[in-house]
Amino acid sequence: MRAVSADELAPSTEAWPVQATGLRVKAGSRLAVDGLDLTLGPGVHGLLGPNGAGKTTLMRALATVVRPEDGRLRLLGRDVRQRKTLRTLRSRLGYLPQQFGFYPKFTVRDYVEYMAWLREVPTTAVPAATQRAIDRVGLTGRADSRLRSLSGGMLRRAGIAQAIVNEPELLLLDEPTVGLDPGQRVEFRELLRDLGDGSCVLVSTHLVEDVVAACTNVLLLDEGRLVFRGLPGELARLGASDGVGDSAAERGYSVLLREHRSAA
Ligand SMILES: Nc1ncnc2c1ncn2[C@@H]1O[C@H](COP(=O)(O)OP(=O)(O)OP(=O)(O)O)[C@@H](O)[C@H]1O
Repeated sequence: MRAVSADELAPSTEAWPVQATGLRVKAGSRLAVDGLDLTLGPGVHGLLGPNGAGKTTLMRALATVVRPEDGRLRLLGRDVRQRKTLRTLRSRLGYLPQQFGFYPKFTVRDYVEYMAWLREVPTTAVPAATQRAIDRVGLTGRADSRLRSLSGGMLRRAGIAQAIVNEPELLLLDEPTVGLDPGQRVEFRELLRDLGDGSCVLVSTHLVEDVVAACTNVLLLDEGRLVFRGLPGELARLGASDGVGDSAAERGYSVLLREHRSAA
């Protein structure tokens, strides 16, 4: 029996959460995303790629933080170039940047509430939404601690909480597992699976095991281009007897990169 990916199961009558055609995005003066065609439906999509592949730049474009240089980008059915609908669109997105700024004197609760307010969560719903997001990332006991007093992993969990506080339809997480301890990483994978049930989640990571454990799809980016998309199990199959790495999936990742680079 053939495994069916989340994309194939997506409803065909509704707008895709992400639809990019010939997308080009600059990082500084460099064209870091270079002609990307990508359609994403509901599910958890793992974004892999070596350093400098363009993952963060792609995430920033999908979060509407940078405007594309060229090509077409529709998010949740809206063209990102339409300024009039950008504000509504942003209220339906969640974004954890790779490096995120915060006021160190804010408590976790202040921070998550503030982000809920920025994303236009109705005022009366903010306290409950904030508490739920904090609980979901396992920071209940630290909700009233100041951000400056948290460890790196806890801070990242606070970052994840702000990203999910508005229950976004499109959630973008740039390296969310950096700094998480092994126990937290396992819990986070569970949260990811839960979040991907109904919404579209794009997670960039260098940890191939995270993708295998928690993602419905794998995307591999290299030099600003999509060089592979498939099911996580395909990575392990490709790496069964070839490639470099400690696990079959890691070896599969190295095989894909090698093949792409030797064909270029
Ligand atoms: N502000 C900038 N000015 C110039 N070039 C930049 C800038 N930011 C990123 N780049 C370049 O754009 C390319 C893509 O960078 P990006 O950060 O998107 O990659 P990445 O896949 O997220 O990398 P990593 O895995 O290291 O986080 C790289 O070649 C990088 O050097």
